[in-house]
Amino acid sequence: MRTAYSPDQIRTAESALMAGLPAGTLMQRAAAGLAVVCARLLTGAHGRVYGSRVTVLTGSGDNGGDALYAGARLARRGARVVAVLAGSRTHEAGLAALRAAGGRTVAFTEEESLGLVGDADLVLDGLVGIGGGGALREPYATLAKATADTPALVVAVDVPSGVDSGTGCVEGPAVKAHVTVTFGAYKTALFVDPGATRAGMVELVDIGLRPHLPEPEVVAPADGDVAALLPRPSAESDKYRRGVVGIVAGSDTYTGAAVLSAGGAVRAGAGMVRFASSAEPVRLVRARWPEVVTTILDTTSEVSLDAIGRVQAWVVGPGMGTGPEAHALARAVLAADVPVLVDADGLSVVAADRALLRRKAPTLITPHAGELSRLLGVPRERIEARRLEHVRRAADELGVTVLLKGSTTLIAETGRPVRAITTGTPWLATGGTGDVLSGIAGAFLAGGLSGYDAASCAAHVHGLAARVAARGGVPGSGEAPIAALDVADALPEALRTL
Ligand SMILES: NC(=O)C1=CN([C@@H]2O[C@H](COP(=O)(O)OP(=O)(O)OC[C@H]3O[C@@H](n4cnc5c(N)ncnc54)[C@H](OP(=O)(O)O)[C@@H]3O)[C@@H](O)[C@H]2O)[C@@H](O)CC1
Ligand SMILES: Nc1ncnc2c1ncn2[C@@H]1O[C@H](COP(=O)(O)OP(=O)(O)O)[C@@H](O)[C@H]1O
Ligand SMILES: [K+]
Repeated sequence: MRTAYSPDQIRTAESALMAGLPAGTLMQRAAAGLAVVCARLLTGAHGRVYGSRVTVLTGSGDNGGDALYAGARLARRGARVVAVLAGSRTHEAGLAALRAAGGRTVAFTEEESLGLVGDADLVLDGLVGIGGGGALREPYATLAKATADTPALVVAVDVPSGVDSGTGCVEGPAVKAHVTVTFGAYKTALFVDPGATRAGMVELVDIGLRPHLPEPEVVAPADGDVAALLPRPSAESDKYRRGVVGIVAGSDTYTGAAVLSAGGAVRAGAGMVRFASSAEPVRLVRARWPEVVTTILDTTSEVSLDAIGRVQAWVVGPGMGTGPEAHALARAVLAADVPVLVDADGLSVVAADRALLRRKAPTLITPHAGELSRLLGVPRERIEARRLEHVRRAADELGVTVLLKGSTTLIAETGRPVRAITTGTPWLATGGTGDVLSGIAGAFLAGGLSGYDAASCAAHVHGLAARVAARGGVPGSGEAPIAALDVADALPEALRTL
């Protein structure tokens, strides 16, 4: 598991570590690691460090100090380094080191500074790190904006400036980095959007902080962590022991969601999938997934799930509509004493009647920001801007496990670190992929995983499958548009890689 920490946690760990070390040791470790990454990037892009043009954006704090020391190391290898001094003051020892190594410094003026950003081979963003707060002030904001337009490689020092390191929030202009070199431990923002997207690839430089770190705020499972959790069949398995998932989805208006959710469950390895809905979705599910056992529900009379047969977990919601019939169905499913996943229209139903979520067995909800907005009564834009805060709040307030979909997916459960899943691809942003996810997570719930683990594993393999599908199954190839059903069909290939 990669683990991430708040600025306060990092500072406490840093103090404990520094107590036993000569002053300046940590900054030297950080700068050395940063310079190694920059040298590697320059060599990769231009064949050498010597003669390359490096612009160091320097703020007033230690983040600027790291950048200046790294600039000095690159200057000693022959790079032409210019530091733009943007702060009210500058890290003095770092400045002296850069000058002694032959680097140049200029005070910020808009024309010259933007020219230096535009003409560089590599821009080093040392404006603010974990000491930053709120929207960037000028002239930092102007410099941060310029990083979006330069052809140079942009390397952020510790965190991209303009991104709140503790939350991932971005309140104004922020640096858009290709690579972020972070020190000692990952910062929360590096796993949580919109900040995570600003960071690009993240490289961690070990400065010895690990023994002093507390419980993390956010964790990002790696392939191995997910592989260790996934339910796998053994010689003793039969279809019932592997877990039967029941899906209540689709309606005569929305049939596709049913096929997609059932497909996610089938391909993710449910022992058996039972599906119940009105006649048309049942017909289509049977046509696409003949292995699914189906029941046509008569919603004109009292809803009973008894006819469907026993299941170890339910999925309810995709495409089911939001009228009185959907409400009755959701009520019946949520009355069951097995884990239930609520998605899509099911979330609209429970948003109108949150008491439905008060139950003994585990509940997992899988909203996107719009659906969570309805559940919490908070505007969608606010949820998108403050994803970590709201996924936690939803878990606490609703007493359920929450999977918040988006470019990075967050999973929250009260008392546990938030899990961040970053395996996806922007090609996943297409209609119906969320329905596939509900089926995958339902299969894992039925396979015996907790809501927290089922959600994490499902989002992780969903992202991997999307990548497999986008590459047409050819490792290393470029990515192309995908349809939701492609994601379901790519699940076995994705699972084979774990
Ligand atoms: N912890 C560790 O283990 C290690 C930490 N290390 C490094 O130290 C970094 C933290 O350094 P730090 O504490 O000096 O703060 P930092 O991020 O440079 O920024 C502070 C200054 O920024 C400014 N500022 C703030 N907000 C602003 C805004 N919105 N808009 C504009 N300006 C704003 C504000 O300046 P002022 O307003 O005072 O002019 C403030 O003084 C850390 O990220 C890492 O790189 C490594 O060397 C090794 C080990
Ligand atoms: N930009 C993105 N990058 C990666 N994954 C994304 C992005 N946008 C959306 N996704 C993922 O795509 C899926 C979309 O789900 P959802 O919004 O429920 O769609 P639908 O309701 O059409 O099925 C989610 O798993 C979400 O995390
Ligand atoms: K920075």
